[in-house]
Amino acid sequence: MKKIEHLGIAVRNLEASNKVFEKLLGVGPYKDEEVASEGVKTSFFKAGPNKIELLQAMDASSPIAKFLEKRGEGLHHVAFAVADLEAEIKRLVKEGFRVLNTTPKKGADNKLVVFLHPKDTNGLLVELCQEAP
Ligand SMILES: CC[C@H](C(=O)O)C(=O)SCCNC(=O)CCNC(=O)[C@H](O)C(C)(C)COP(=O)(O)OP(=O)(O)OC[C@H]1O[C@@H](n2cnc3c(N)ncnc32)[C@H](O)[C@@H]1OP(=O)(O)O
Ligand SMILES: [Co+2]
Repeated sequence: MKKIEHLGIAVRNLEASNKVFEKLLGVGPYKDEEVASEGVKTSFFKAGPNKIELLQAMDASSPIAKFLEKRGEGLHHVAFAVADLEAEIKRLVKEGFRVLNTTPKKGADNKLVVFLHPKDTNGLLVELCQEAP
């Protein structure tokens, strides 16, 4: 793992939360992006060298919708940057982690991503990201 790539926060209303985080961080989002395959609308903020990703559900089938229904707004996942996603998948499967999608999928902010089951990481949903070619 190279570093924490971003913190993902589930929000009900992206527009309203963009305003909250702009006030908090003193800077607006550098990117707004829909990832239809994940059923999410996202916005990204820079906080120094770190990133915050706000996520709103696009529809009721979105994982964010299910999360909000069950847990309300809040920290949804922590994403780590990796140099070689395929190698990390192999390594983590060997270590006994459930990789939810063993084929990397398109993420936001020009990344390929996989997720681990939160039950294998003490209740934290972990996302692994590699810069997309
Ligand atoms: C890709 C675009 C963007 C990016 O950065 O590039 C994103 O980050 S997209 C983020 C949205 N996409 C995902 O989250 C994909 C991975 N998530 C999943 O596959 C599911 O959400 C999963 C498997 C984590 C949970 O789905 P499930 O249908 O099993 O929902 P349940 O409510 O039944 O959950 C089962 C169990 O897990 C607990 N849970 C669910 N979500 C989380 C979470 N975010 N953090 C921690 N724990 C979570 C849930 O509470 C259930 O546990 P229980 O003890 O039974 O309550
Ligand atoms: Co993310």
